[in-house]
Amino acid sequence: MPNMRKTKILCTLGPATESAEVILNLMEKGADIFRLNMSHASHDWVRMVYGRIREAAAKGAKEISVLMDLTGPSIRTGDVEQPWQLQVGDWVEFRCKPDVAATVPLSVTVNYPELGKDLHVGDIIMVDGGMIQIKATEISEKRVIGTVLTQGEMKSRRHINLPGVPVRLPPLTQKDYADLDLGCELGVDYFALSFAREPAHIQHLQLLLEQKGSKARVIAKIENQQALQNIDTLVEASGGIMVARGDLGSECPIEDLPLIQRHIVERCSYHGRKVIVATQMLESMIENPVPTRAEVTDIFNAVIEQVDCVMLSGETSVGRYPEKCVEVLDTVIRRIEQKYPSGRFASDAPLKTNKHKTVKAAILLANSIPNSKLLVFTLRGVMAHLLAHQRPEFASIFAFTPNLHVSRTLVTARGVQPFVLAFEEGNPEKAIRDAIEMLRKHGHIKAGDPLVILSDALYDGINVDAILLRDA
Ligand SMILES: Nc1ncnc2c1ncn2[C@@H]1O[C@H](COP(=O)(O)OP(=O)(O)OP(=O)(O)O)[C@@H](O)[C@H]1O
Ligand SMILES: CC(=O)C(=O)O
Repeated sequence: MPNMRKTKILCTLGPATESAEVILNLMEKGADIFRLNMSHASHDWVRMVYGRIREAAAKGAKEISVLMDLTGPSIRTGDVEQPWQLQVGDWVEFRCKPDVAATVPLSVTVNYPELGKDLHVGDIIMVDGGMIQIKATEISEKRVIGTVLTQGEMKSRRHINLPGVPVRLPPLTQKDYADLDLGCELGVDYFALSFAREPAHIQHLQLLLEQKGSKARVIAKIENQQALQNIDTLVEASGGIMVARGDLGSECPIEDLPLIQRHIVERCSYHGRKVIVATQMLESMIENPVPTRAEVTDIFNAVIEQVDCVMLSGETSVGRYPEKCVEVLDTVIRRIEQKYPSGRFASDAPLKTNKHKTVKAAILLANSIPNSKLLVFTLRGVMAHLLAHQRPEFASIFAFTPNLHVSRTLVTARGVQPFVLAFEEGNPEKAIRDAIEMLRKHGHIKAGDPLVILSDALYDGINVDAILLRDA
């Protein structure tokens, strides 16, 4: 019987993994969700790769979810003619508008006109993920001049972080709106919003999606201190959270990063939202075929925290060993889950509604019956997501829905294996028999296995939440 992995694997696709063959291999080795990073992907590329993902999913008979990661309002430098070799003490000028004249030799534009208004003398400007640090020394509305604190090479269009500085950037840029239209047209399952800072940003995007007829949910990427200050409202407003450790590591003291990750995971557990841990999970494998000991231990930490998904970025988009990375993640996660199947992060979550309480009762039943499986019949996915959020101790969750989109969104939920199954309301016995048959066929259950069956969708005309206990 296949041993189900509960923690899902999210892979960023890129030049190293764009071929149909590699996409299929990644999927077969364990990728559950593919991420398309709009900071780098052209629309033609996205169309091509999206088609290949859906073909691979059909070929591999596996449900796959697709997440479009919107660039969001990041601050970047403009072009420099040649890369600068910055030395400690050098002066660098950032011009807030293209028509502002340069006043020092190392002068570059930025794409954020408000930079001079938001910064104060003494603030630190982090360039290129914090590789170069510059202290602001002279500020006007037109330009910011700073002194270099750490030497390094600065190329064109580098990313800028302003740790602890509240910025007045809009939630989405013109580019994001165009990317969003493409994602809606293709039918991606999730949109990730970079630099989400306020719940209103999420609500704005979710509303826009609804207006465009998309059912996709929004994942808020937590990347700076503003987002952390609003974490509870952001979690509540979104369909899930990504702990974007790349930018967070520049925007916050690095020693705080594990504490921030733990805090975000706990808030997601509390509010019953999905959580993805991203960035540098297997960074050394961009170049090497084996992970470092520290990377394996980082994966251990995320699995013990019972996150829904762990994410690979450069490891699979540009790395030399993308398939090996997925294999390593799959093996390490399975080993940890086998040894530590249960956790405690969801135990404090409030049971807000009767539905939450019914789900909890089903989980208590499953936890108390060795070798049991949880089956859920769900039209919109709500019951199945609630089951996943409450983190059953041992039982895998098999979710049955007639809706393909719902099935794809359930791929991201911890411990859930979704199936598309057309079931008639009002005929629960047939639906259950069909589901058991499907699970037998896939080798997930054998005759006599105890099944805890949960449903709010099977009883025609009457709104009943039901828990059934029976043997396969
Ligand atoms: N679709 C793509 N086409 C071309 N290059 C890509 C693509 N996706 C990623 N890359 C390359 O892979 C690198 C890693 O990108 P990835 O999305 O995996 O990580 P990231 O840390 O989220 O990226 P970034 O912070 O640069 O947005 C990028 O810097 C880019 O050079
Ligand atoms: C994933 C991402 O955007 C980050 O880690 O910053």
